[in-house]
This record gives sequence, structure tokens and C-alpha cells, in this order.
Amino acid sequence: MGHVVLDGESSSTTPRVVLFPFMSKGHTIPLLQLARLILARGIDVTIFTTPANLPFVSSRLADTAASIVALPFPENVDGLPLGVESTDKLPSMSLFVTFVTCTKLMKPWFEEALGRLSNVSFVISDGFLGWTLDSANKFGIPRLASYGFNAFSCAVIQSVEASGVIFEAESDDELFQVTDFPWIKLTRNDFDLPIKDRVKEGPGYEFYKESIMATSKSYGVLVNSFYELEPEFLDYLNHKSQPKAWPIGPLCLAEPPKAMATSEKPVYLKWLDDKLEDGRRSVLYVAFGSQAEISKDQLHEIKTGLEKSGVNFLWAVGKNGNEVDHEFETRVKDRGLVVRDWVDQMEILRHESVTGFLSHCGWNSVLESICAKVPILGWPMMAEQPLNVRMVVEQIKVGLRVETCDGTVKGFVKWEGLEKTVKELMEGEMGKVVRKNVELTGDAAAKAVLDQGGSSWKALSELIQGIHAFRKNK
Ligand SMILES: O=c1ccn([C@@H]2O[C@H](COP(=O)(O)OP(=O)(O)O[C@H]3O[C@H](CO)[C@@H](O)[C@H](O)[C@H]3O)[C@@H](O)[C@H]2O)c(=O)[nH]1
Repeated sequence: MGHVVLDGESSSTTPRVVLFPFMSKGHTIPLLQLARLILARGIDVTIFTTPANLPFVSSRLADTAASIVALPFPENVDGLPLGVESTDKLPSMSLFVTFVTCTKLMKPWFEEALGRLSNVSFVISDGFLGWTLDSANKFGIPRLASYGFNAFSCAVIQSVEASGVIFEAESDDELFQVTDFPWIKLTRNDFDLPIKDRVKEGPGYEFYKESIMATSKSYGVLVNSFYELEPEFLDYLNHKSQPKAWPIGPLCLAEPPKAMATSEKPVYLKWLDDKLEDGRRSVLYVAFGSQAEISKDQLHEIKTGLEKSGVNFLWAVGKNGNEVDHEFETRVKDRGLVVRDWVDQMEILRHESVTGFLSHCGWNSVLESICAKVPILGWPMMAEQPLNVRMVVEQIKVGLRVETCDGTVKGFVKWEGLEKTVKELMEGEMGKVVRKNVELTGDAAAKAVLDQGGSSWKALSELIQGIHAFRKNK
């Protein structure tokens, strides 16, 4: 059982790293994986979270010596339902800016708890919690930011904003060339608000500006990626902007595969085992992350497309579960399984039966798929996911893209477009090419995290040594 210190006391002389993830699963999970890597270097770790997120955090670190501090989450915030402390629990993602902005109210509690910890070498906090920089500065502790994004999306965003080329195209769906990377063509719809908004004002823009500003004044930025995957984009960030970007991933590889007896396995893993025994080891895993809101009409097309494609599939429906009816489940029961609860995605992807992933391309999902050597069918839903799909399909070529009915990045997907691309990934010639590529990329990922020799292993060592030297010289 992990050591849970609710009041944040500490008096040991061992150096300590403070981790403060943003309250969203896709942002929290990689920092909990990073906790394992830091503990393995003989450094203590304290993780800051909130009461409603505590069970998730402590259960994921139950086998480690990380300590966890639960700070209160702000109450009575206009628009936010009481008890919602994580973005996947928001009634609508339109409340995101209210949610992320109210975390600033945690500042006094964070500083009080930070003041009670001894030997803190550095603070790693989410880029969305830019206000933590000021808190760390008050104690003279270097802060590193972590967004959980790749270098490709950060570099491309930086480049199109600096050149202004993003506003030269006439429509949101017209392709334009990225000045610093002329082989890349994008549309305005590949970007989220506030980047694609000409009017630079309002709470969303203020939040964006503050977090970028805080990152630029931090000691460094952690990138959950590895150098060999995107050297030109990491080099770009390190030549063009401050602070230094450290590629230390894929962080999901810090979590070892779980050896489970059959009796301990959840239903969906047993179902995948059965598919292996059937000799039909060809299951498409379908999941769109922890936050995606999918319309009723779009869900209808997904169901029809999966049904008509004839492939075996395991669909983790998450928060869209109520819209997936039991009649559908009955119709596909011989070859399709729908799971409504939280699943162990990494274990699913690592399962031998799974040979394709229909994914929204949240960056964690992409990395997990690469590490499991499973090719991707990308379907971006929000945030920087359209850029991730561009990277997956056009840059590193480990996946294909679903076909929208009007060919645009964010267009509606009819069942025919889904059926066609699912079949291409699972059985087609283009599927074969990306399957081969993902094998090689997966090997490179495994190499990057190897003890002593891997590029990510070395980057983390340099980072830790650099900070210790920096503190000594101060
Ligand atoms: O039932 C589930 C659902 C999710 N996961 C895990 O949850 C994480 C989800 O992360 P991700 O795939 O990145 O999706 P989001 O939750 O949508 O991630 C947000 O955060 C990412 C990192 O910043 C961004 O790339 C995305 O665009 C943003 O939506 C992954 O580790 C999954 O393995 C599970 O294990 N079980």
C-alpha cells in the first residue's frame, strides 16, 4: 500500500520531488507513471491531488512508496457542480475554462503544504496549473511544467502562431503550409480554441496566455515522448523557445505488464483470451479517451459501422455508455463486447488478440498503442487531437485516419466511412504498412527507456543532475 500522508508532513533528508497533476485522467496518469521513475532513482515523491481524486491516485501507486497530499478542491464555484473534481466528471466540457481557472483558489493550501515538506528538489506541475510557478518561486524551488502533449503539436502551434500563417487561409478547412516545416500542411480546424480564434481575449485566452507565460519562466518542460520519435520537433522547441524541453517518455512503459491469474481477470480480458483460443486473434479496440462527448447521431453511425465491418471489437464506451443500447450489444454479441466501466487500456492494448485501435488520439492513447505495437485508426475529437492524428498518419505513419463525409478534419463520420477504414486498417494493404511501421516504432520506444543507455533514461538523469547542480550553485 502506498504511504498516504494527508497532512503533508515530512522530515527525511532524502531529496524529494513534488508532483502536481491537473485533475484530468489524461494529465494525471503520465505523472503517476513518472513518479515510479523518480522513486526508482532513490528520490522521494509527494503527489498533490484532491479528495475526490485520491482513490484513483492512491490505487495506481499502491505498490510504491509515494506519499500523497489531498488538498481541498474549491467549493461554490459558479457553474461547477459540487463534488466534481475531475474533467471527466464535468457535465459538459464547455465548463473546462471555469474548472481549470478555479484551481487557482488552491494556491494558499498548496503553499501551506509545500512549506511543510523538507528537501524538495523541484516541483513538476501540470502546464495548466501555471499558478504553481509563483508558489514554487516563493520557496526557491525550481518548477518544471508538464502538459502531456508531444513536441510535434507544441512546435507546430508555436510556428503557426509566430508566423501568423494560420489566419491566411480563407476558410477553416483550407490547407496552408507550416512555415518552419514546409512539408506539413494543416487547416485551421486542426487547432483548438483559443489558437484558431482571431479575437485574442476572454477567459479561455487568459488561461492559455498565463499557462504559456508560466511555462516560459519555468526551469524546464517535460515531454512525454522520446527523442528518436520526433527529433526535428524537439530540436525546434529547444532552439526557438524557452525553457528546455526534456523528452523522458513513453512514460506508460514505467508501468510493468500485470501478471494476472485467470480468476482475477476482468471480464473483458477473459473475452480477449477467448478470442485468442478461437483462433480469431484480430480484435479492434475502440476508445475515445476519458473526456470525449459524442453526439447521439454520431454514436449511431459508430454502431452501424462496427456492425457492418464484420470485425471483432472491444468498445470501452466510457461516459457515452447510456447511448449504446442493449439491442446493439445483443446483435453483435458473438464478436463485439461493450464495456461501460473504466478499463485497463494498457493491458487491453498489450493483449495478443488486439490488432487495431480506433482512437481519438489523445497522446497517452497514441503512446500506449505504439508501445504495444498496435496500429491506429485516428478519429480526433477535441483539444490537440487533430494534430496528433496528423502526426500519427502523415509524420510517423503508424496509423490511418477515419473518413469524414465531407473530407474535413472535424466532419461527421458516416458508417460507410468508418466501415471502409476499419477494414483497411484490419485487413487492407495500407493497414499492413502501418502495422509494420508501428512494430519498428514500438521497438524504438522500448529502447528509449532502457536503463543506462536509452535516450529518455539519459534525459531524466541529466535533468535530475542539472537541477541538483543548479540548486547547489544558488
Ligand atoms: O477506461 C479507460 C479510459 C481511459 N484510460 C486511460 O486514460 C488515459 C487517457 O488519456 P488520453 O488517451 O491522452 O486521452 P484524454 O483523456 O482525452 O486526454 C487528454 O489529455 C491528453 C494529454 O495531455 C491529450 O493528448 C488529449 O487531447 C486530452 O483530451 C490513457 O492513459 C488511457 O489508457 C483507461 O485506462 N481506461
